[in-house]
Amino acid sequence: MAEISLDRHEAAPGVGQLDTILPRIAEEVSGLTGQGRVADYIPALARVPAERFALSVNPLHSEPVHVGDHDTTFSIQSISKVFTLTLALQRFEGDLWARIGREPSGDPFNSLVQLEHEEGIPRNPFINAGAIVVADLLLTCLEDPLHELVTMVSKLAGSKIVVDGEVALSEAETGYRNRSLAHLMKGFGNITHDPQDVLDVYFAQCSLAMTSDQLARALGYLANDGVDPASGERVLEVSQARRVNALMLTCGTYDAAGEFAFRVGIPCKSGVGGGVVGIVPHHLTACAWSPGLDATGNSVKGRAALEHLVTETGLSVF
Ligand SMILES: NC(=O)CC[C@H](N)C(=O)O
Repeated sequence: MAEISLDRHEAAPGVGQLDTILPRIAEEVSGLTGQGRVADYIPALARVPAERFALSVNPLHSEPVHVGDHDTTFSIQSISKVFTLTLALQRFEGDLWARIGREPSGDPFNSLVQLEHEEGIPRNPFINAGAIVVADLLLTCLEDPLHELVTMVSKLAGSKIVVDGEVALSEAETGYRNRSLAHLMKGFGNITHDPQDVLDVYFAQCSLAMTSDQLARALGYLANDGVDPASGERVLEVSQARRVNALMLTCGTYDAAGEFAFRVGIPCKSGVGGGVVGIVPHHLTACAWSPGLDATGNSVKGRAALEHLVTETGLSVF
């Protein structure tokens, strides 16, 4: 295994107590059952029991720790936007940032309003419009983006990851707003392929099924200056990893990004399947999952769990 650049930071004191901290967090968030609403725009998401909860933590200096339903797969949904952005940063040779902004939107993840005023340039890669442009870029630089994505994510997760076919079909059947976004951007010239081909990639990426353990492990490179801690292989350049983290902090949880930064204070990315990943650079990655969502589409228990985690371990980027 290649050397990992950890020498700048010692393990934080709280990390040694994760075995006792995680069950305590599970107990604390259990009081929030019933507060969120499970996404119901497709049947496969609607039928997931609201009380499910998992928290997986992958410290860079010690063994992974988890609590709850850590080996249950769930739909990663918008968390996939981190992986497709990573793939585009690796493989797209043009100027990605000429086509996608880097500012928080302050609007819901599937909003169309800013696009009309801003000439089809999405605010950032973590709202739907931005991820749809990323999918378009991937079609430009890769023969089979979905295959490359699944291969990359499986390697990072350390096990075979698959697209949930039922979810992908339902995403396509119900994705009217996403189709509107793609066609509006096509009208502005910011989608270069057939919108249907672009949406096929987008709907499939949203439908990847993963466990919290797999997600926490797969995102280790973002805590480790771009190097996958498990394989020692470089996934992103140091500066690219830093930028993905910056975008997660400012844009990863849509119009709740300010509230997340205020309460949790680490780069996070959420999805409407109820997953939330968090990165503490040079220390750990975490993935919380619980399907009950707040009005902004973020997991209620997921946010609370990450808030407890940073409070109890004393880890933060601030
Ligand atoms: N926030 C999300 O997870 C959004 C993903 C969802 N499939 C959509 O496109 O609307």
